[in-house]
Amino acid sequence: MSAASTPHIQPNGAPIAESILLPGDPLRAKFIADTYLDDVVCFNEVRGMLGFTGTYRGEQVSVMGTGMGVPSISIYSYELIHTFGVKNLVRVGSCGAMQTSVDLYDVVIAQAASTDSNYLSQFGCPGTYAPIGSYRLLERTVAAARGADQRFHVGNILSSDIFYNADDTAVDRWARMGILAVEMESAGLYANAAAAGVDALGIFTVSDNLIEGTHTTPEERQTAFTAMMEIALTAVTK
Ligand SMILES: O=P(O)(O)O[C@H]1O[C@H](CO)[C@@H](O)[C@H]1O
Ligand SMILES: O=c1cc[nH]c(=O)[nH]1
Repeated sequence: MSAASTPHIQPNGAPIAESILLPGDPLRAKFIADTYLDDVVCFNEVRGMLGFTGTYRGEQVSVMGTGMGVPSISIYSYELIHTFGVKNLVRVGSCGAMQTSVDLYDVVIAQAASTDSNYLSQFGCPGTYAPIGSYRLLERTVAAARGADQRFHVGNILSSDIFYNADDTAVDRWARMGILAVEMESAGLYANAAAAGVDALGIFTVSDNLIEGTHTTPEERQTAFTAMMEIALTAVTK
């Protein structure tokens, strides 16, 4: 039990586990807690960014929304790591596929996260830093996906600051480099984790295919991505 708090996370003594799942949508965090965790306590309501701690198969796990975009997840992940001692951060999000071989509802595991965000410039590397996921979490996640018989892809994704892009050639140019899918947060999460020496990974369910113009509904985005959630929970527990 910790008395710690930050401007954006005020647990009032409720615990936060060393392993946390991070969906963008706080209602998806509530869904995960309600569906999968036992003995749940809510540890954050600031700005409606709900966070919960409970147990999964007897092990303590937390889940919290991050909001959308690199700036938002970067605030929450920084505070979780530096104030609350979180060590394993697994983003569970939706993504837009950029390859025809990546179907709706497939799982994408982000080995790396290319980005058009300027967030990484603060770290001052004299070149282009490549944000990568934790290999330990990647191995565990691949094993969990195989165990669940889930169709999945592992590779480079794009964390973009731009949902509605004025440049209609951007998708094709990233796709030509083999980018599997686009989302909006993982590069910031990976950079924060690397700078702090902790483990992070992004796991996604495909909600749209940007090449084929197909998509799922908002209701499905909130609740129907259960395979990804179960894979992530398996990966962060024994
Ligand atoms: O479903 P979430 O986790 O929010 O992730 C994706 O969905 C949002 C855009 O609709 C962005 O946050 C993007 O990364
Ligand atoms: O960031 C995202 C997430 C899902 N689909 C997209 O096109 N972009």
